[in-house]
Amino acid sequence: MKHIARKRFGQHFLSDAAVVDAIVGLIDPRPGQALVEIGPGLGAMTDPLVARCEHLTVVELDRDLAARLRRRAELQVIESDVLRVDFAALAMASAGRLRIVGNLPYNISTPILFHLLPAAAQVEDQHFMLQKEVVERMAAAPCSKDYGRLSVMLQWRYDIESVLDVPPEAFEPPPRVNSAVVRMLPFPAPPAVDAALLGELVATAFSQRRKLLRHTLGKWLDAREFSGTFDTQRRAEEVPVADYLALALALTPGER
Ligand SMILES: C[S@@+](CC[C@H](N)C(=O)[O-])C[C@H]1O[C@@H](n2cnc3c(N)ncnc32)[C@H](O)[C@@H]1O
Repeated sequence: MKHIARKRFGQHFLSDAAVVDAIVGLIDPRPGQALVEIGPGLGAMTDPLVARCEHLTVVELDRDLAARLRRRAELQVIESDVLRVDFAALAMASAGRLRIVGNLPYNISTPILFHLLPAAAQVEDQHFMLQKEVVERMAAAPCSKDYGRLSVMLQWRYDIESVLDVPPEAFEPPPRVNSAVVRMLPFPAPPAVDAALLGELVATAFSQRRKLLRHTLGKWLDAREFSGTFDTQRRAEEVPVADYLALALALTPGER
């Protein structure tokens, strides 16, 4: 039966075989690897992935699509909202670190990226199709207009690279935006920063990105009498990721 794309689930199905081939080539799945696909949909990527890696776990929220996928023995289907899936537990149950892939629903792509953050140590790599503008923000360097909270929080844990641009015509129905595939490689030993503290610091700093940090971050800097090497005469967008991490570490009890 023909499936009508559901807007509320961000359904844009890949319909360009050359793009699918290119993405699967970039992922380069191998037999025995613990591969997880988020949002397999009608299986555009699922089929070539499973042909190469023999077994695949898929996470799909749409009940009808999940039912179709369950007919296939090589797939372990988790019918769920991906934001409720415990990826650390999934990794524990798998042979090795997870390789996570997906043409993500764009309406919840940032929540998905943040949901995966705590499991980064159990992940080998992530390849996601996202709105191109989101990929640009993820990979942005300081002093650029795209540099912000998303850049800092993700560049803390991952090496991030945009690996393929994809036009709207590659999907059915076509999205209104350009897309890109991003590769995310978790760092083996990122600084052991308190994620909640870093998140709060960075969100506060960027809430008024043109203001000097001595104004926006005053609450922390005064309260902890912070007198380290952190230059507060800068704006949020001028501060490299490493400096935010050093500040968060300095403000973590027991780390000073
Ligand atoms: C952009 S489509 C991609 C479909 C397919 N992978 C493709 O490339 O043709 C996004 C997929 O994610 C599924 N999805 C949407 N929200 C989800 C959620 N919260 N958890 C899991 N899957 C979700 C949709 O039903 C859809 O199958």
